[in-house]
Amino acid sequence: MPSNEKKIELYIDCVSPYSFFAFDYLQKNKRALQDHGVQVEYFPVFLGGINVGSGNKPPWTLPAKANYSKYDGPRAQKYFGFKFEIPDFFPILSLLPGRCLTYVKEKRTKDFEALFQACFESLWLQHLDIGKPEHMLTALLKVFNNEDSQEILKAAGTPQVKQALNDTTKHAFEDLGAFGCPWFWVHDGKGKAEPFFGSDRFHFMWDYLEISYRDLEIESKISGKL
Ligand SMILES: N[C@@H](CCC(=O)N[C@@H](CS)C(=O)NCC(=O)O)C(=O)O
Repeated sequence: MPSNEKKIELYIDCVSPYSFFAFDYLQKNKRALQDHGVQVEYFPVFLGGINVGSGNKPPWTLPAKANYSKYDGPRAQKYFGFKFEIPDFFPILSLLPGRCLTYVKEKRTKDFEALFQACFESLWLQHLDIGKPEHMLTALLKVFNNEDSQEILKAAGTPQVKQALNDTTKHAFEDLGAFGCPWFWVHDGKGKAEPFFGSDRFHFMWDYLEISYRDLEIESKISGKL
């Protein structure tokens, strides 16, 4: 929907390490973006559904892309200030975390971003397969007490929550042109919006939003990430 406010919508799935980088980068720049009048909203999507819906394939299934990612992955990690290995069990089926996040965004909004962070960290830094309920519970317990965590796991299995994740995923590829993650839909504040793909496109985004990207890079350095 057109917006007269500058806004970044970010469509991400925890199974995507580049989604983790994009999320982390925007979290680190929260204050700077607020100062520039830019709102940020995160949307959990199912990347597997985006691949099928857009006719794309996961990059690791194409040998040339899988080979390239051996170089690009570590470079991206270094740039964003991370150092982790790809878990042996990768890729995971990310429906369960996507559904828990969908429910939490709707019903426990204030803890939504903390749960996204916990999901990314549990999968990529602690190598927990959060597609499995016992490991998703570990991620939930970083943010919620046991009773609430159990309630969220249960809610994730309901038809309404499953449908809500499907709907957001479908919206991403049908309406916003998504073929991968991280997918951005950026409102320029003048009634127009454009898509951006990748955690390596922030400089284009700042240009589109008429923000000096140096402000953002400096902010990230201050918070110790770049
Ligand atoms: N150059 C992008 C790469 C992002 C990327 O490879 N995303 C994967 C998921 S982790 C994807 O959906 N790729 C689809 C494609 O490359 O067609 C970045 O730096 O963020």
